[in-house]
Amino acid sequence: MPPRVKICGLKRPEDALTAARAGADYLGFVFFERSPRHLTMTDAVRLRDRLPHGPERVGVFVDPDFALLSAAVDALDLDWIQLHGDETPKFASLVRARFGLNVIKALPVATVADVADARRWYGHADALLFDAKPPATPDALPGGNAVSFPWELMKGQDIALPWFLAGGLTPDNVAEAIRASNAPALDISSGVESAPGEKSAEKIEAFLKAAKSPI
Ligand SMILES: O=C(O)c1ccccc1NCC(=O)[C@H](O)[C@H](O)COP(=O)(O)O
Repeated sequence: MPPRVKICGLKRPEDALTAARAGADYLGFVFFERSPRHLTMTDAVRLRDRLPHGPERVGVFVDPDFALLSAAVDALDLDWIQLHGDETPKFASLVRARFGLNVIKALPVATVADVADARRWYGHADALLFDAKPPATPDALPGGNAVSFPWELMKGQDIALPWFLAGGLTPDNVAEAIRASNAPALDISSGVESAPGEKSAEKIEAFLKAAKSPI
């Protein structure tokens, strides 16, 4: 079965449509002011009725409060909440209970010990997203940095939740990433952009083609 694919950091309806037509399973929307992919609530409300039906909608947040989550859930009719900060398992459980939505917890990975951290989230999250640790620079974002971790760290891991491989994926390296990691799902943002925050239709199509039919 081909991996499921999340195209993250969408801001324009035409990019969401391209992703859906090309076979994306999830569309990701970032609510983090410092990101070039940040969606204001006004833009989110405008986007809602212009989004394709089919792919599930994921809101991406960094240590959010419930007011932000509530506004974004309503604005985009979200299916999933992705927690991409320093949230605790208890907070993830509270989010699930409050909104009745699925939660993806992003985990920063550099070593195999970071992958083992997955266990802490069993019973609290519905899926995990293994992403590279952000670079140690003041302007680095918690995600969306176009940085990979060694994909082989995931091979043979017994992860008891659905999981995404993320970080530095591109149309050119995704076939190798799937081979090396056996990932059941993939997440990409920078690798389908022409500039930070600007999605490229050609790259979205190329990524989905390569991800859904690796050689
Ligand atoms: O993409 C962002 O700008 C972002 C900002 C703050 C927190 C999370 C963010 N992205 C989350 C994602 O799921 C990205 O798709 C993931 O980190 C992979 O990004 P990339 O390496 O650019 O493909």
